[in-house]
Amino acid sequence: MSANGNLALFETKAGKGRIVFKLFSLTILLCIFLIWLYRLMYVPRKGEAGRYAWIGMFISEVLFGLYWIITQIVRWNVVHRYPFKDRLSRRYEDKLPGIDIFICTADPILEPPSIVINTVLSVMAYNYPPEKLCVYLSDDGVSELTFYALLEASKFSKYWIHFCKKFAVEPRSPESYFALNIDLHGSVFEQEWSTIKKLYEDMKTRIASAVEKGHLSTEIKGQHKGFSEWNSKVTKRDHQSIVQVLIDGWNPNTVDIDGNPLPTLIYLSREKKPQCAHNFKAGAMNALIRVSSEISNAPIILNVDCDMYSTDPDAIRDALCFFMDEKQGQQISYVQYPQSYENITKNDIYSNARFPVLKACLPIALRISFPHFLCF
Ligand SMILES: O=c1ccn([C@@H]2O[C@H](COP(=O)(O)OP(=O)(O)O[C@H]3O[C@H](CO)[C@@H](O)[C@H](O)[C@H]3O)[C@@H](O)[C@H]2O)c(=O)[nH]1
Ligand SMILES: [Mn+2]
Repeated sequence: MSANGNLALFETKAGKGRIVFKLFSLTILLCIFLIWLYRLMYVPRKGEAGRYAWIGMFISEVLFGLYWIITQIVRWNVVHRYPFKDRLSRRYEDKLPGIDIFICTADPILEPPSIVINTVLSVMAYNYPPEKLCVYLSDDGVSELTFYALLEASKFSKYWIHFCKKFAVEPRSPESYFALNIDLHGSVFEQEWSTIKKLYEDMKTRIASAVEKGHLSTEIKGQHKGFSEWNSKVTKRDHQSIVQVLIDGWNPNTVDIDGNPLPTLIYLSREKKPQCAHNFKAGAMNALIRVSSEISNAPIILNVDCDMYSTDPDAIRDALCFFMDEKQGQQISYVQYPQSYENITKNDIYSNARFPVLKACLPIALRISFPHFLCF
C-alpha cells in the first residue's frame, strides 16, 4: 500500500532458496580460501623448478577468486519485482508522461538499414498514446541509405501501427512477426495480414535495391527535402548536424490509415569534426539529449540499440510502474530491460542465448521481472 492509500504499482518478492544458496556459496568461498592458503604455504623456493608457474597460478586464482566474490554480491539477497500495469492505467491513464525513445545506429554496413527500421517500427507500435511518443534515430554513420529506409518506415508505419493495435499482434518488429508461423484465422485478419505483408516485402525490396546500388536515384531524392543535406563534402568523420522530422506527431493531420495519431519520428546525425572526439554511443546520447530537449523534452527516456527490438508492446508501461509508484518511484531513476538473442547457432556452444544469465542472474541483478529486448 502506498502513502495515499493506493495499492503500490509494483511488488517486491524475496527469491526462493536464499538460505540454501548462501550456504552453498559459503562452502565455495571456503574452498577458495583453502586453495589460496595451499598456494601460499607451498611456494617452491628460489631455484626450485616450477616456482614462476606456481606464482602465476596463484595470481590467476586470486583474480578469479575475487571476481567470483564480486559476482556473489548480486546473488546474495535475491528479490523479484512485479509491475502492475492495470493499476497504472486505472490511476494514470490520462496523465501518462511523454516518452523520448533514442535509437542509436553507427554503420549502415554492420547495422543494415532494414534491421534499423524494424527496431524503429517495434517501438513506434508500443501500446502507449502515440501523441506522447517521440522516436529519435541517431545515425553516426550519416548514411543517406539509413535516412531513406527511415523515410520508407515512416510511410509503412501508418499501416503497421494500425494493424498491430487492431489485432494485438506480437512481436511488433515486422521482420520477426512475419517470420512466425501464424494461424491465419478469420477472413478479415487474413486479408489484412496479406496486405501488410505485401507492403512490408515491397518496402524491403526497395530498400535492398537502394543498398545494393549504394546510392539513391533522383526520383527517391525528390521524395523528401532532407536528402539535400547530403553532398560531396559529407563524410562519416566530418559533417554538419542533420535533424529531419519525418513524422510530425503534433500536426493534427498526421494520422494512420484509420485516422489515429502517430508517434513523432525524427532523424538525427550529430555534427562531427575530425579534430573533435565523438565519444561513440555516449556522444550520440549527449547529442540526442540536447536535440530532444528542444523538441519534445519528455521526462522519461528509453534507449534502444538499433540491432535489437522490443518484444513486449507494454514495455513502457512496465517501466512506468517503477517510476510512477507514489512511495518508491522517487528513488528510482533507471530501469534496465534484459536482452535475449536471435540467430543463435544450433547448439549454442558459446552460450550466446545467455540462458543462465537471463533466467538466473538478470532477475537477481536487476531485481525485476521483465519483458525482453531481443537482439537480431
Ligand atoms: O560511434 C558509435 C558507436 C556505436 N554506436 C551505437 O551504440 C550501440 C552499441 O554499440 P555496439 O557496437 O552494438 O555494442 P554492443 O556490444 O553490441 O552493445 C552493448 O555494449 C555497448 C557498449 O558497452 C552498450 O552501449 C550497448 O547498450 C550494449 O548493448 C549501437 O546501437 C551502435 O549503433 C553509436 O551510436 N555511435
Ligand atoms: Mn550491438
